[in-house]
Amino acid sequence: MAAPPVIELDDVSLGWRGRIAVRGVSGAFRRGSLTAVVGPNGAGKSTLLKGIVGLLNPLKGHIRLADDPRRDLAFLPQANELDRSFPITVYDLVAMGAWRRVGAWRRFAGEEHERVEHALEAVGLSDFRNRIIGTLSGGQLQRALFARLVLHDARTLLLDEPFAAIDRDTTEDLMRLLAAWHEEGRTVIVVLHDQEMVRARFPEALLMAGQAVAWGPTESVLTLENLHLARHLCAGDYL
Ligand SMILES: Nc1ncnc2c1ncn2[C@@H]1O[C@H](COP(=O)(O)OP(=O)(O)OP(=O)(O)O)[C@@H](O)[C@H]1O
Repeated sequence: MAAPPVIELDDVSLGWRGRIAVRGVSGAFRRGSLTAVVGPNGAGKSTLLKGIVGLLNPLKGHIRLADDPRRDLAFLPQANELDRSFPITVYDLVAMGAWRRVGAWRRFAGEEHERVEHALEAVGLSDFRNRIIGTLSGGQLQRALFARLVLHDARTLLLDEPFAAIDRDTTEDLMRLLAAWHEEGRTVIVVLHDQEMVRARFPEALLMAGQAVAWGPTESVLTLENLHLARHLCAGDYL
């Protein structure tokens, strides 16, 4: 029997300043699924994720979430949307992932401290715990942000181009972490441009081009025909 839906989209349209960027998407992400969201530049992939996490209200249609979005949904936006000038340490950035459990002002228990140390170790940043985040390289910052996701411990994770402009080793390490979340039964949705990685590591895919072109098992989504259609619909560069 198919797993129950975690996120259901019913004829969802989303846009910016009255202009539609994503039109009429219907379908569901099922509990425990690992899905890559792919498509040309400007296809509406980021817009769709922002709609799901509640940063953008649908212009039309409904988005239904099975879980409490404040506790069970974690979102990692594109790196360029992050303010790195805030003077906090790697440790504090990672610890912030726990605030839904701990509360903003309550005491940070020893157990949470251990969780932070464990997460830093998992991403290879134990020696960087006291560094100010503005001094990190792109790959190190992405590792720290993944550690923060570990602390968040959400049932569903949405990540927008987490491997953009980072080196191969970091990508491989973080991909392993992502695969582990999937193995733990979490629902994972990732915007990606690397088609090879999608085919090799993601069982499901959603191909966007201002609308959902195809959604389902990756090999049935990333067909030449669908990819041509997506390119045609966006009339831009593909992947
Ligand atoms: N904050 C914004 N304000 C106005 N328009 C926006 C905003 N963000 C995105 N758009 C527009 O919405 C459309 C979809 O953009 P979106 O960023 O969702 O695409 P994408 O598939 O994630 O693209 P990319 O692969 O280039 O990151 C584009 O036409 C874009 O210009």
